[in-house]
Amino acid sequence: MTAQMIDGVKISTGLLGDIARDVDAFIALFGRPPGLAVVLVGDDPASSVYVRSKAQKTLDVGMRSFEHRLPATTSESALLSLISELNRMEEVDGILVQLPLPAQIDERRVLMAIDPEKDVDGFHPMNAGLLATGGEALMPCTPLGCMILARSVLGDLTGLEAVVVGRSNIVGKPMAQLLSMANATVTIAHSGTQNIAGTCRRADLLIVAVGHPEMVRGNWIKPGAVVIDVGINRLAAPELGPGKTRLVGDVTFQEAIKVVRAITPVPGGVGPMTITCLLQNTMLAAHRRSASGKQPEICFRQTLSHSHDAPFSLPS
Ligand SMILES: Nc1nc(=O)c2c([nH]1)NC[C@@H]1CN(c3ccc(C(=O)N[C@@H](CCC(=O)O)C(=O)O)cc3)C=[N+]21
Repeated sequence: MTAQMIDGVKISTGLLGDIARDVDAFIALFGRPPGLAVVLVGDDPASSVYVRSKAQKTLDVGMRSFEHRLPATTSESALLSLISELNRMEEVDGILVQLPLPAQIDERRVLMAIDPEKDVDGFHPMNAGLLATGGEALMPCTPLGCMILARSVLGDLTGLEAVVVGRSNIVGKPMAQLLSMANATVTIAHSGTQNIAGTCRRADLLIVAVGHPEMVRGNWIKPGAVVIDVGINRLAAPELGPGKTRLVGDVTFQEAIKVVRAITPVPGGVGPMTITCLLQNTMLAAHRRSASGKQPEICFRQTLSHSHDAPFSLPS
């Protein structure tokens, strides 16, 4: 069997085109573009790359980008002041505070300070609670992106055995919630799981978000399964030259590719979809804040829709 690569760059490019059209319509209606503020504390080079890439795509779809880079020594109260200023700004629809934050800053307190209506990461406990109880939440971007990728291959997920490896607040936990809303049968595996290989092998849909390079081996995967690899791990790659690095996922790709029906590559899988869903969330937040009533034809309905809804279709 030839395995299919799930092309996150291609799928997100299609969605970005849809978002750009929604942005034009929003500007025509409200006379201003949607705005996304990104706050980066400290100068971790990897974080800096993501922030730049987010800002570029924000501008590409025609939104306004507000970028705040603060020194690693920034106090919690200074960050909280910036957040309340962004909360008050009419032209800011979405606020993302890049995680992790330096040790002197209480992450939970910062996330709670973001206006839930502008919480485009979906990390505020209000949005987490709305998601858990079936309300109109802003939903975390990475799990949303994974849903779109999984459905691009599988369509309706009803009745499938889905295994999520990892139980973080930002990926594993909301991922399991989205999958169960889509009628999959969901297992969450984690560091306390007794037989993790055997648990993974039950999965028709395996989603791995643990942050351990190449942890999931080929023989952990049921033949014909669909695998979504959320991990982005940078490893030293002396074979490529001195000081060189390469990105690997949480799945041993070369082994998995021989077993799976389809798999996301790293890079070029989940990462680009995360940024696309962030912009989609910003679009959604902008419409809600403008109380336009008319929300854009959003991918989330396709992402979450149950079996009785229209089948999922991909952007061309
Ligand atoms: N509040 C918050 N929200 C986040 O969404 C958030 C965060 N903090 N902190 C850091 C992580 C990381 N993250 C990535 C998003 C896209 C790629 C991405 O597009 N990666 C490319 C490769 C990039 C490369 O080559 O290094 C890819 O996978 O193809 C990577 C990482 C969002 N994060």
